Amino acid sequence: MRNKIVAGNWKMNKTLEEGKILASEVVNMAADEAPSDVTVIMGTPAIHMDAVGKLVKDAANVAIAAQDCSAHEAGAYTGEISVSQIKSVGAKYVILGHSERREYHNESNELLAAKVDTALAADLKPIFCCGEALETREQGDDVAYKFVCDQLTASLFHLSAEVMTNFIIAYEPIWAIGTGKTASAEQAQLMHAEIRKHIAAKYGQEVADSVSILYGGSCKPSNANEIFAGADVDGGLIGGASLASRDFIDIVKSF
Ligand SMILES: O=C[C@H](O)COP(=O)(O)O
Repeated sequence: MRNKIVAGNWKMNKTLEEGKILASEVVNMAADEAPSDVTVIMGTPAIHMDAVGKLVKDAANVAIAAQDCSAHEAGAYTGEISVSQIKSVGAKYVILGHSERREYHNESNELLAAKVDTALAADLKPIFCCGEALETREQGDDVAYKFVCDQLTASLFHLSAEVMTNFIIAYEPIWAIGTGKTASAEQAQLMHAEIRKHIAAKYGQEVADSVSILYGGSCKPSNANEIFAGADVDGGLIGGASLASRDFIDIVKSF
């Protein structure tokens, strides 16, 4: 059975003090309210990770993620953060390939393949994002499916079946991120099913069935339940609604 995951992506929000308050609230609420089979992850800004890492250290069901990592292991890369630095503050996950990194930092499928390899070599689990822009979706559903599957082929399909087992993918239609416009539950499920079919064609059904596919894009307490009901939807990658502990935990409870 694959893992259910709700991961918050705080993006570039919250001061350190605000972040510590939010993280404490999430840890406490998750202990009391989160279903035991759901992994809760907070993707914090890099400067929060040490403090938040300490707050989640003893939490059974909460972990932290970095929002990016360098493809290099160490060295003269000003402003970058390495996988060993991320590991050293207790993070287990790293979000890679977010559309904002692809768009504003020109991250290509090839660079992302290198980042995936660097993360995996350090035993850091990628949450690998994919998703199409509005103009792609408007060319038709099949065009969108192919675009997303091509992203996965280019950045992930060099991996072994063993590594792909239990992998985490986040489908985030760019047109639904921070816009208030959510993909319908049906649109999300159809894309997730295409992604799983694509993985099965390369790695076999057993591996495909082990991959957790999260939905991201204006997911909130009012729509999470319907979206998570999709047979191939295994949770969410949550932006705006992860900045309020009550909303975030209500999403965690939406399976
Ligand atoms: O990483 C999270 C996604 O970009 C979704 O963001 P959003 O929930 O604010 O639309």
